[in-house]
Amino acid sequence: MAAPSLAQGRFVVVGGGIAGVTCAERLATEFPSEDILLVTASPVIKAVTNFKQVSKTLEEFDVEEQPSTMLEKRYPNIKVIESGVKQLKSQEHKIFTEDGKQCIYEKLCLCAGAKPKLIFEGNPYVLGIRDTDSAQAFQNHLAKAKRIAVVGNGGIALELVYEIEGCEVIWAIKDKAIGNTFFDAGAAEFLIPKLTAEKFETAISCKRTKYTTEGSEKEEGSVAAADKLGSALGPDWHEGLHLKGTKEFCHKVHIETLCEIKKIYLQQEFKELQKTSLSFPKANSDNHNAHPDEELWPVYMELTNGKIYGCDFIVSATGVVPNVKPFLDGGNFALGEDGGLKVDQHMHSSVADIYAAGDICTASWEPSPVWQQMRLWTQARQMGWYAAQCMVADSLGESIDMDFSFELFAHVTKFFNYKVVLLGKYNAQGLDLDHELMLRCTKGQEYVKVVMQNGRMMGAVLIGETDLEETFENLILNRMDLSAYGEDLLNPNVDIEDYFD
Ligand SMILES: Cc1cc2nc3c(=O)[nH]c(=O)nc-3n(C[C@H](O)[C@H](O)[C@H](O)COP(=O)(O)OP(=O)(O)OC[C@H]3O[C@@H](n4cnc5c(N)ncnc54)[C@H](O)[C@@H]3O)c2cc1C
Ligand SMILES: NC(=O)C1=CN([C@@H]2O[C@H](COP(=O)(O)OP(=O)(O)OC[C@H]3O[C@@H](n4cnc5c(N)ncnc54)[C@H](O)[C@@H]3O)[C@@H](O)[C@H]2O)C=CC1
Repeated sequence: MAAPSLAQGRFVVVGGGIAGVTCAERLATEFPSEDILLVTASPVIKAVTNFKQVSKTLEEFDVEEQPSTMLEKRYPNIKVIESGVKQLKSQEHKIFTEDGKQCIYEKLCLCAGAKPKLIFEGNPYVLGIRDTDSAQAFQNHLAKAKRIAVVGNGGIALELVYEIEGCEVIWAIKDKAIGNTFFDAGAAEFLIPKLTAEKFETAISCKRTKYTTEGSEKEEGSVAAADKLGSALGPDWHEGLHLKGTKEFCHKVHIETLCEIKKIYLQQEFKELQKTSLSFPKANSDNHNAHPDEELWPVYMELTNGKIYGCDFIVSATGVVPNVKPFLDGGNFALGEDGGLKVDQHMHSSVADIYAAGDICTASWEPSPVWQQMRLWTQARQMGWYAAQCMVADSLGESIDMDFSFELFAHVTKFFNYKVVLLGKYNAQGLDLDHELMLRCTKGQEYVKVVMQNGRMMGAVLIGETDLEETFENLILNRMDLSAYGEDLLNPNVDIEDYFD
């Protein structure tokens, strides 16, 4: 048998997603005469392009999927090894890849991301969305579907229920209101009209989806995609997809609140058990008029509220679990409650010379009072960048301060076609009960909420074109006592920027 090939690098990075690529690029710039090894399981890498610092902490950028050769061309000292890591032996400072290679490192940064945390994992009718392949598989199955179920109440579920057309969607959420990872009930109330039947006619004219070439289907009958290790999708991932079912309507979403899936039945089992499922409830119905469903479906979900619905397949949009498995054996890592590799304020894990960044890690430093970790691409980029800076500083024996981006949580995104900006403790997460909320809302136009504590602004949710993000960012960062301004802070007739000039 041929001896496994051996590679060696002062710096080795694992993962070709935003965190890993940003980290490798930064290292390559800092040490132009060193070879930086990037080991990744996916054949393509994710590159950040058109980066724009919108304000002190808010940033916007595009994410491009590129062949790894493009990265090597841009940075001639980056060498990409295209293979998954299957084992780490930290004592020997070595990683082992699926295709039999070994890499020796001086300093290693693990950026292997996360994968969907699926409910009923292994059920062929339960599907997750993470990377290009799983999104393509979803599109293909949706094209043949009349009704699907979406479970979960975070980012993916919010985007899907708004984008899907021509298919009934039963949306099952554990909470009272939609979008609980991003909003409170007030904001949910503001957004809900976008999903109602009345929106139907106008919604058709503002379609945002584009057509892409069809991918090949891997399995007939069942829908679950293979357990691959691609990188997470980039901004506007759904715009390249054709998210349309078999019918000719726009939105048809029924929301079941305060429930989870108790059991899933395949068609045969459902028939044998002689269970009854419900038809799709009519818009604005109070659910009491839901009728038994005459139609046979490939799969049925029984909810904890006792209702059973049939559908073509179920999307589990129920969060992620960090991809730590291949690294644990020889690693002895301290793990966070969410299963990520714990990292300190220098992105260093609990194992010597190993750093971690992005979705794989759990931030375990004492955070600024207005920052929290969320598994987002902005944080993946910031962590990848800062981890590289820390690796450089450590190897030169220098000290380094925490990057400014961790001073304030700042996220800009789009839900239901509204611009959404989240700042600081936007949902009062972790704050004592002495906090107060101030609201301003114009139906269909904007929703502004600020979280105040002891006269200081701790967080904000800005939906719509409010133009308030920079001012509020400054107010939160300055920790200024704003008690004297009272409700003027949100008074649309007061130009609050002038106040603080
Ligand atoms: C559908 C969807 C929509 C999203 N929308 C948004 C959004 O609107 N805004 C936002 O901020 N965030 C969004 N996110 C989250 C964001 O995409 C992620 O937080 C971010 O991309 C994580 O980057 P990462 O580099 O840490 O991990 P990943 O992108 O998951 O990259 C991990 C890399 O590691 C590789 N890898 C995995 N295991 C191994 C191994 N054993 N050996 C070698 N390589 C390995 C993979 O191939 C991949 O290249 C979304 C995520 C999804 C799934
Ligand atoms: N625009 C944005 O910023 C977007 C961000 N993302 C990010 O991508 C990642 C993956 O997205 P999501 O899967 O939506 O994760 P998420 O973490 O945003 O939301 C997970 C949701 O699933 C629910 N849940 C968990 N277990 C459940 C169970 N057993 N039954 C029912 N519900 C359950 C949670 O209550 C939560 O509502 C996240 O890190 C998310 O932040 C995704 C899409 C858009």
